[in-house]
Amino acid sequence: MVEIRCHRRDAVADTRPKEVALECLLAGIEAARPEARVEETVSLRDGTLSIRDTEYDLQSYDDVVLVGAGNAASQFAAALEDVLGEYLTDGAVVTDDPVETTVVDVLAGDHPVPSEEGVRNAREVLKHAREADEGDLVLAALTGGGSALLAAPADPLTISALQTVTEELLACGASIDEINAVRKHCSAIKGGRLARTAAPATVATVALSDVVGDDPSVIASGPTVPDPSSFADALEVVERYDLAVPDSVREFLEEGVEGDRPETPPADDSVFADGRTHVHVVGNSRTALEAASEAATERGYEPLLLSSRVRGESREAALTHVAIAEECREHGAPVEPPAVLLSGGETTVTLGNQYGRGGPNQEFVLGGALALEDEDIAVSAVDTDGIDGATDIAGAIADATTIPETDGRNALERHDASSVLEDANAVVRTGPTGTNVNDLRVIVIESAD
Ligand SMILES: O=C(O)[C@H](O)CO
Repeated sequence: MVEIRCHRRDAVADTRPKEVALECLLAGIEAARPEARVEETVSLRDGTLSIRDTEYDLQSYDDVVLVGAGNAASQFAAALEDVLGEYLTDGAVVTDDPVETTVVDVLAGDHPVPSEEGVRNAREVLKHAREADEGDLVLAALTGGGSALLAAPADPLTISALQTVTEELLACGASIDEINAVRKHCSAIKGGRLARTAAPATVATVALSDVVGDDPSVIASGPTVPDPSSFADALEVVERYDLAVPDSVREFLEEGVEGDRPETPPADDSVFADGRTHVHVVGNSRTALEAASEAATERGYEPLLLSSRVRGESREAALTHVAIAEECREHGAPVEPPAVLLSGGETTVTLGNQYGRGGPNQEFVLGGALALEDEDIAVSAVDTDGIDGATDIAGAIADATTIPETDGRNALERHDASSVLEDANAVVRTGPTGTNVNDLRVIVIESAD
């Protein structure tokens, strides 16, 4: 069993609250790894594959093919291979964190901005889907990051147009639902189109959710599930955030709104209407939160799981978390210290024209630490995939004394959290973790005595 480790752990966790925060973060990440989730939710007995409560008689299929994409897709594929054994015929997954597999091809791609390589990889995945026929079972292993990794621009869009759109979308502060409405409508594989390509094969999606609310049509832009969004929704996002997208993209979306481009398949499309597609979300934010809660309890802290759905601007979410922690210290409510507040979800950072190095979790910790006055509270947050924003940093842990006030305020202003956190030995570096269930925040509150 792999254990997630933090680089320079002793420097990062140099006080008891910071150490407890780190233990909770690592326990949360570990529990959300595909190996752990597959072990808990997928089994094979006498040729019958069970995914949660749904059974697939593998002896009744001609071929069993595994496709997929996402930051954790190869770990997912390796874990599923172990269960499926000789029943698995073939497959290909795209990821930016490759591990060894035996049957499934692991294709290395790029994230968060799609690349030429991603286009070749997406073609390979589409080829497997196209070759599947009525007697086959296609398993689709999807995790966060799948949208960027599965880069198949809809004809006649180019990869360079997709790259510009992605950069614009990631910097504008739009929610992941909004971002993916655009991505799905510029794609030949997302928004149910992979399932359409695989029809009439049976398609079973096994997903790890990194989106608030676990909507499968948003996870990795839902390549195998119905799409409730439309060209009109996608164009509305482009207009609302005033995105500088290439003319080709704007025209393409406008043509879609006019009905001149094929819409993504909705729930009543024949691909989904005949019961041949199933979705199983086998891990999500709560998986990590529950494991982190247990880690807190084991260390003598009372856990309070605030929400798995926190969203909004990172620095503002940080102020709310700090306010609740102060209430606990001052009045013993909503939970009596020693206590740990936990939350998941996905906060965002709205960038101006100029910005430095950082990410939503680093900005959360920086904003939170600067707001803290009480030295017995530690704030921490990580992106569970180990990559916060476009950095090689998972997140950070800090208390009221960690960050020099003036440098910290300047860094916050410039959206440049990484350097100031690095200088203060506050960054959590895990490397890619092999999972992705979005953000995990842990606030540790010591008791007054
Ligand atoms: O890839 C994506 O679209 C995001 O990570 C959400 O799943």
